[in-house]
Amino acid sequence: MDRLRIKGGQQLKGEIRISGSKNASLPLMVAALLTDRKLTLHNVPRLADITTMIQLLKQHGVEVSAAPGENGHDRGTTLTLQAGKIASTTAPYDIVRKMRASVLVLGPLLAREREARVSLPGGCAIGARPVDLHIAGLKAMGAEIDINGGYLVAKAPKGLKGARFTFPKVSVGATENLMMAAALAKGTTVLDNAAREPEITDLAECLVSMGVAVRGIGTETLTIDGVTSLKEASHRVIPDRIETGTYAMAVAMTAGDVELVGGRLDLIETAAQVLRSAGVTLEKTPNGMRVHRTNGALTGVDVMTEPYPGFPTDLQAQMMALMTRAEGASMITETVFESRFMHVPELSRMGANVTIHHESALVRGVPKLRGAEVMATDLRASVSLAIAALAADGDTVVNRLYHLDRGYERLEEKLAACGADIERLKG
Ligand SMILES: CC(=O)N[C@H]1[C@@H](OP(=O)(O)OP(=O)(O)OC[C@H]2O[C@@H](n3ccc(=O)[nH]c3=O)[C@H](O)[C@@H]2O)O[C@H](CO)[C@@H](O)[C@@H]1O
Ligand SMILES: C=C(OP(=O)(O)O)C(=O)O
Repeated sequence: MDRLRIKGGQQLKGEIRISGSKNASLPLMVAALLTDRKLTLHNVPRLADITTMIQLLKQHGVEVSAAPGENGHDRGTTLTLQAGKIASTTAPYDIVRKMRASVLVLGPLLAREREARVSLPGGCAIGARPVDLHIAGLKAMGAEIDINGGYLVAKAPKGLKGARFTFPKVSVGATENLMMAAALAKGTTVLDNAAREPEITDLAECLVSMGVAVRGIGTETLTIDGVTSLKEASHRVIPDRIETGTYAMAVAMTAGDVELVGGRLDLIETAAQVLRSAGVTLEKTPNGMRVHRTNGALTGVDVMTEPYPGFPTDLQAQMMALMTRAEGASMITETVFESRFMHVPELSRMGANVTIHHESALVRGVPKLRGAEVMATDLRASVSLAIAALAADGDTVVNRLYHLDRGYERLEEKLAACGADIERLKG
């Protein structure tokens, strides 16, 4: 199993190109199941999760071809997906267990084929992560769903019907699943208290290009008029806002100065405000954004994760790593997932001073972190350890790198190009 070795103490300087968004690409790829026409996606990142999604879609009968993006290596992949015929309506355990987003095939398969069998999903171990909202929404559209042998077994013998559904809790995945199901349902679907994440907007815009009328894009009420067939479309994936925020925090940690090429400051506005309060400068540039912290210490700030436009839970671990070196204390409250503090014991091994009280973690800044052998427990936890390592004395080795490879494209290359002393240890 690959590991990452990082020797702390180097300031990050230069530029980092931001990849296409993982969490936007995955539902966009699934949208190909809605039609027998081609869907072309540009700027797809090269990540383990994308490979897993290709594997899943192929076994459903989707033909997938990948070509290098406009500028080869640096501009992601262009994926062409075509689901001429659905070969199987079963999403098997062996693939689904690797990745939570696999459950997104449920709505589209059900809408197109009137049946689907989807293994209950896996994904990062950050909480219970039930799928009750996906189920309730599809049931409101006329589906019958049972759980049998670890599978969601869904049927809609007369097809799905448009419905009004109010999410009792904001869910990114359930909003995506229902939007895609609604695209092929009979009549109009209204989704209230829908998620407003930029990845939802990206999916909505792609559905519009595919011929579906979606109103209220970017708001908490989405109205979708179902169609009988969708058309060929081409769509460019938005830049990854979580990768952008992660590198902004890494740069801040090393008191560096880096341009995040292709990064969009408007997609991380809440996190940017928090970083500014902590003493970091972020500004828009013609090619993306610049992050620097060239004078002064970091100041402890309080952070609470919330659905978009709040502070993203997917940046919580990275923010905590940054706050371990701030002057003063920082209270970090996680409201989206119930057990997303798995990085705390590992950060503590590096000398961080963090105490957990229920859903909050009190981080008292320390003058020094020390390199250690640590274990990545989930995707964002992994990268938080890498951020801590960049400012630690001596060597850190991050084990179980497969978590990181799910969501960060060539992380070690991107950081090394800015001066980090980092290497991947194979095997
Ligand atoms: C592939 C992808 O895009 N993953 C993102 C997506 O995950 P995901 O779509 O799984 O996250 P959700 O927004 O659905 O989850 C938010 C909260 O709702 C709960 N919930 C969700 C569905 C449901 O049926 N019942 C229920 O109770 C979850 O347990 C969690 O507490 O959004 C999360 C929240 O921004 C991010 O951390 C993940 O990176
Ligand atoms: C939690 C994440 O991914 P997943 O939903 O696939 O577990 C993430 O991207 O941070």
